[in-house]
Amino acid sequence: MTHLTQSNTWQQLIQNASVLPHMRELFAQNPQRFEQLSVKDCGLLLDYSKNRINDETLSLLFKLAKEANLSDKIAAMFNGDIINNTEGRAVLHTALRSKPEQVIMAEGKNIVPEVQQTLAKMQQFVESVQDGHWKGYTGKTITDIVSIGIGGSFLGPKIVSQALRPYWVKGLNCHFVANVDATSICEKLKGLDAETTLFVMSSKSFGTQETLTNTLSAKDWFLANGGSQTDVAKHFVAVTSNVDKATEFGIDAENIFPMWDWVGGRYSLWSAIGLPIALLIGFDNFTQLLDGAHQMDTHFAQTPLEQNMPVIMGMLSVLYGNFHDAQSHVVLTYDHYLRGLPAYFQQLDMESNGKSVMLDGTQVDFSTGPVIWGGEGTNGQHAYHQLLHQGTALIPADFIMPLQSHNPLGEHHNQLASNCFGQTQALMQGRTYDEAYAELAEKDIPEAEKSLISQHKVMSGNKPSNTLLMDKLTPTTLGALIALYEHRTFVQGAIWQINSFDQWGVELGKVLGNDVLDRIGAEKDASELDCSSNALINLYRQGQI
Ligand SMILES: O=P(O)(O)OC[C@H]1O[C@](O)(CO)[C@@H](O)[C@@H]1O
Repeated sequence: MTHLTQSNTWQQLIQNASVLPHMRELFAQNPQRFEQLSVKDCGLLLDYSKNRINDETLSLLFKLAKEANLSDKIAAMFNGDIINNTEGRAVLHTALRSKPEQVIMAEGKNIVPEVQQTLAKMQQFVESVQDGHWKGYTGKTITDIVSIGIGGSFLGPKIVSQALRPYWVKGLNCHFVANVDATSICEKLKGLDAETTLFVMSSKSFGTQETLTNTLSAKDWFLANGGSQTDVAKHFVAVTSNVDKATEFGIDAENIFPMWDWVGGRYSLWSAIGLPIALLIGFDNFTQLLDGAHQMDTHFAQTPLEQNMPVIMGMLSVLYGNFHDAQSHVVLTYDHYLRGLPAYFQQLDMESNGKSVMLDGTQVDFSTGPVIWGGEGTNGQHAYHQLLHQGTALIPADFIMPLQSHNPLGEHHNQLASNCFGQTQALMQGRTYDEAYAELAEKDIPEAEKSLISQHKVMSGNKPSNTLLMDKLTPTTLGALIALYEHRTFVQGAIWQINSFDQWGVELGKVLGNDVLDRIGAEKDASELDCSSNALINLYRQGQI
């Protein structure tokens, strides 16, 4: 057993989970539960009262956090300590949203000036594209951005741009290409005009197969549609920490926006990787996004653990994963603009905490990162919510909703909000057999049928959820919301003593994928592989089953 699962606190949490009353009862006992179990800061309100917790659970969870030295670990991240131990790197995405007067040291130097210089370069570029000073090769202004990247160099810019649609400047559109499937880029390029299209190639390493292949195809398309080699500089910019490789590839040195090793891919939307966002919403709004995240950083760094939103959410996730056997966590956004957020949080959390070895190399003997999934309300209510309510798996849920809509129209928002709150209520309270039976009491159906249907209508309830509210979806509240989930992810990793900032698990697939590519090209024989892989490669070569 690891020292974590052996600890008294861990054992007491197991005990507490087994004797805790149903949430219905906890609410009945304490009408102050909402006041006591909700917290408001950074433009967000977190209601965590609908969780399987009492005073004892909370004090044990915070004790566990203290025993894991959580506060010191938070400080170490903000200080630029090398907390990504397997790659020997600091983890300083928080520096990207710091204030110019701050001093943040990484690798022996203050990194804030280079962050500010890059922001200034972004601002100048964004404004020149938006005001029409930056022109395509025939003198026309840019109307379309094609952003090429994958993983962290794709999903953040895409989801944030989608979320901030009401803030888009007029006259610019953006298209995101990630998948190496040619269909993606071919479909996106259909209808675009090479004279007015700008490609933003985003790759921290400048070595990712999908992104390099898509960029080469984009360049071919540009050259085949009227552009010349010398015109490339007006239509291709890159964001990378590997400036040499980008220059070698043919990107004009002036058109390269730097990033750094101390920014993890899935934490990088705040860097120049966010360039497509800034182009779409304008630089001032991009600054507001950074500011919202900075507010959450300050909250995370300075608020006592007991009132600290990311700590509370992170510890609740630990509670369900380790003491209630929950294997997944659902994120439900009651806002159409936020429909992509579950996928973003999925990447953030699953690439960060999908680990089974502790920092010191010990194999874990407890569950780590859950499967994160979700979608937009109310759509999910007509699909997978059935399983949330009556399935056998316990799936804690986060409900996220702005109180004011960007599109106030008739009764829409009242209905949306009612559904959101109604779902959290139903999950919590459930429906007893007697309640179900009472609903059928007046019906003219045989007694046996009443009894059978009542059994099917029983909902155990006691299903946990958090509700996160904001006044309105703005760049600032979105920045705070995303930073909240980043830090929530950190908290879980800190308790489990895993490295949330490497991703060795994705490497082997890349290596073997390249090996298969050689074999498909027949440079290498495939017969020495396992019989399944060999057969699949041969079928692919034949082009028919
Ligand atoms: O920005 P890059 O270097 O192209 O990497 C893209 C993505 O690939 C990964 O390394 C995983 O394959 C992610 O962590 C990263 O965001």
